[in-house]
Order: sequence, then C-alpha cells, then structure tokens
Amino acid sequence: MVQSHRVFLLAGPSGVGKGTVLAELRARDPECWISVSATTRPPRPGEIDGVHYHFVTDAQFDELVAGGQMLEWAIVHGKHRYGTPREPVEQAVRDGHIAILELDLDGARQIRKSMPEVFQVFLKPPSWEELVHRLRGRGTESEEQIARRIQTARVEMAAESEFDATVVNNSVSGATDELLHIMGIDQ
Ligand SMILES: Nc1nc2c(ncn2[C@@H]2O[C@H](COP(=O)(O)OP(=O)(O)O)[C@@H](O)[C@H]2O)c(=O)[nH]1
Ligand SMILES: Nc1ncnc2c1ncn2[C@@H]1O[C@H](COP(=O)(O)OP(=O)(O)O)[C@@H](O)[C@H]1O
Repeated sequence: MVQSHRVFLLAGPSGVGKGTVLAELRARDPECWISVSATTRPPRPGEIDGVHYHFVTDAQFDELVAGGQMLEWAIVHGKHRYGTPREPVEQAVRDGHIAILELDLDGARQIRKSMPEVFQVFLKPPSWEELVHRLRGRGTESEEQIARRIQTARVEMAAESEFDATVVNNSVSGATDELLHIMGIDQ
C-alpha cells in the first residue's frame, strides 16, 4: 500500500486494457481523477473530445508545449503526439483527488525524472498471445497500425522492471481491485 502517493501513472503496451481498467476504476471510485491527455491523433468512432482525449491540431499542440503547459509529451507509435496537460493534474491534487496518468513508456521515463514522487504501475497482459488477440479484437486499427503497435509493445514489455509495481490484467475487475489496493483504496 502506498497511500502517501497522490499521483499514479499507468503504462503498458497498446491493447493491454489501460483504458478499460481506468474506466472501471473511475466508475468504482469517483475520488480517482483520471487525466485527459491532449493528442494530435484523430478521434476513433465514439471517442468524445474532452472525455477520452483533448483532440488538438499540430499547431495547438505546439502552443501547449511552447507555453510550458505539458507535464510531458511524446510521439507514440511513430506518428501522433500525446501529452499530459499540467494544470488539471495540479488542480486535481489540490482538490484532494488521487490523480492518475495514462502514458506510454517515453512519457513514464520523463515523469520519472521530473516528478519522482509519482508511483508508476505497469499493466501487463496475461500472455503475449492474449495481448495480440485484444489488440486485434478491438477492431479500431488497420493491419498496418496493429503491426506498429505490436512492434512498440515488444519494447514496452521489456521495460516492466523500471516500474514500481506490476498489475496483470487477467480480468478487468481483478486488475481494478489490485490497482485500488496499490493506491491504498481498499473497497
Ligand atoms: N506520453 C504520453 N503517452 C500517452 C498519453 N496519453 C496516451 N498516451 C499513450 O499513447 C498510446 C496510444 O494511445 P491510443 O492512441 O489511445 O491508442 P492505443 O495505444 O492503441 O490504445 C498509449 O500507449 C497511451 O498510453 C500522454 O498524455 N502522454
Ligand atoms: N481483462 C480483459 N479481458 C479481456 N479483454 C479485455 C480486458 N481488458 C481490456 N480488454 C479488451 O482489450 C481491448 C483493448 O483494451 P483498451 O482498454 O483499449 O487497451 P489500451 O487502452 O491499453 O490500449 C479492448 O477491446 C478491451 O475491451
């Protein structure tokens, strides 16, 4: 249990279930505040601006970075930029929430340097085959995009030991239970 931490970070390969587990966490514990990242990638069907991401143009992203408004940012899957807006995270902590950031490996490494007090959790699939199955099953990417994500996933999977804790996403409810336990919120 690491109750003293106010900011947690969740990383892990594309398709492992980060978004799914965080949605469950939000539903279970409204005290958890989940950061909404800014991205230059276009929305997928069903994604809502300001809820899943802040969908911004390249020029808007440039402005956020130049204005020092990003805690970290990275180019993910070799194409689009993703970043964590700073001010909402600081406000959430001031408001007494536990703040959770979802990041790629690059972003996690930046946060490790700039905010070493952040507790870093790695979400891991039960197996490599299951990860590929989930990635394909989501049905939101082309074959080319899936291949790119699988390539990135190999690198991300090799970085597990850099993190403070690992949670295996066997079942969404089980992984959420474990995450809540790590955050010191036992229900
Ligand atoms: N560095 C960084 N990475 C992010 C941020 N938000 C999301 N990501 C990562 O960007 C990657 C791509 O996310 P997304 O486009 O939703 O596709 P997915 O990986 O297939 O779910 C995921 O690995 C996320 O963890 C952020 O604010 N900063
Ligand atoms: N524990 C789980 N068991 C089975 N399928 C899962 C589980 N967690 C997530 N999924 C499915 O895997 C796919 C990828 O999940 P998603 O949350 O989009 O991953 P990420 O945000 O890490 O890229 C989705 O289709 C989701 O419904």
